[in-house]
Amino acid sequence: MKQSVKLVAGNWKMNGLGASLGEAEALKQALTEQAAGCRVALCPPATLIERMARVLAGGAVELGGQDCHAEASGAFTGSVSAEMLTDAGANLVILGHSERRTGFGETDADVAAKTEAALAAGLEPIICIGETLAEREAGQAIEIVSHQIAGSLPLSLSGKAFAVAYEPVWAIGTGLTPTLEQIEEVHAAVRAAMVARLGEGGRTAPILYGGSVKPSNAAEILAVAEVGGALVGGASLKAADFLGIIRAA
Ligand SMILES: O=C(COP(=O)(O)O)[C@@H](O)CO
Repeated sequence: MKQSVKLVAGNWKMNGLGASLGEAEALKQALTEQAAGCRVALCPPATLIERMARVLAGGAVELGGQDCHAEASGAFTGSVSAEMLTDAGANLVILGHSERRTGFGETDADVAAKTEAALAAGLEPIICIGETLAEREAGQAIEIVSHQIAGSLPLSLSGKAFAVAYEPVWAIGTGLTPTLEQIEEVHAAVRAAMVARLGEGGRTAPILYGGSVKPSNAAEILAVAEVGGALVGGASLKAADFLGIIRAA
């Protein structure tokens, strides 16, 4: 199966004040001295995107948002539109992260609508899916992620640049990871669901793995069939740790 170049994206979540720009600068410098061999992106809080774009200008590190509103503008206090992310300097956006699905009640339909908005603004969406521990223990992991793919991926994604991130909710920030066999099984099912949903358009977009990825486990995870990159949380906050994962890719 044709695979696109791997994408390693760091999700800073609600971490990283201005002082963290130094980490972005260190990452840019390291990837200037030695090319990554994969795509590398940082997704800081929205308030940092514009400043980080200045720091990263001319380098290989791409920039993403962590969410966007489905509407282009309007009375949506506290929200940021996809076009605002583009305007600030982002070319990617994470959508449907489990912390937004559980913490903000986002549904698959919401994620699909946000994806449409992201595409309209010229952003490359990274659409997150993943089962809870209870769902895995009930033997429902494949069913859950397949259902999330069917509901969260609008048909307009076909032919567009995008990625899916499989992030088991129970592996996020816990230090726990699925076995390599479990990752392979779910990624194969996610690919099948993407093709069922988008036809040929679902065949080549990378499927990232996310959840407790660190330098010590990145190489084996990234070598699993159909793992097209990684979405990294805690280990992306320090350039040295993130570089360890990038080198594994
Ligand atoms: O949530 C994620 C994983 O976080 P970790 O701290 O790497 O477990 C993923 O979205 C990257 O933020």
